[in-house]
Amino acid sequence: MANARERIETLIAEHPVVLFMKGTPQFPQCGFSGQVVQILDYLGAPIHGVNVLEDEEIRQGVKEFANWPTIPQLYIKGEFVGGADIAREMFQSGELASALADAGVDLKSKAKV
Ligand SMILES: N[C@@H](CCC(=O)N[C@@H](CS)C(=O)NCC(=O)O)C(=O)O
Ligand code: FES
Repeated sequence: MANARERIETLIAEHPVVLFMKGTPQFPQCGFSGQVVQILDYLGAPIHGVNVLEDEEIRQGVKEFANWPTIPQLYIKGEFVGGADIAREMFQSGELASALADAGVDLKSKAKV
């Protein structure tokens, strides 16, 4: 998994918000992935989606990398946040908005009104 690890490290270093997901932000192909996209869209966060359905090496690699068995997987500024349940809980408590703001993620004005 050395190659997968390097690719994952590069992705999470280069993009402030990375969502390893099934499908794309425009066309999620699983409800769990779709939920996280909806939350991030609502908050106005830019999403770099990585479609694991098109990349088996990444699909398995991210599970090993974060020691987390499922997709979706959300990273903010290179830090693993969690999957759909955690994203939803953090959204509801306001922690996700804070985490994005603290990380300096450029949120669209929609999220601030
Ligand atoms: N409770 C999980 C739901 C995600 C989940 O169960 N994902 C499954 C079905 S999409 C998964 O990734 N299975 C392994 C795989 O498809 O590689 C979360 O909070 O993210
Ligand atoms: S693809 Fe079936 S639950 Fe995600």
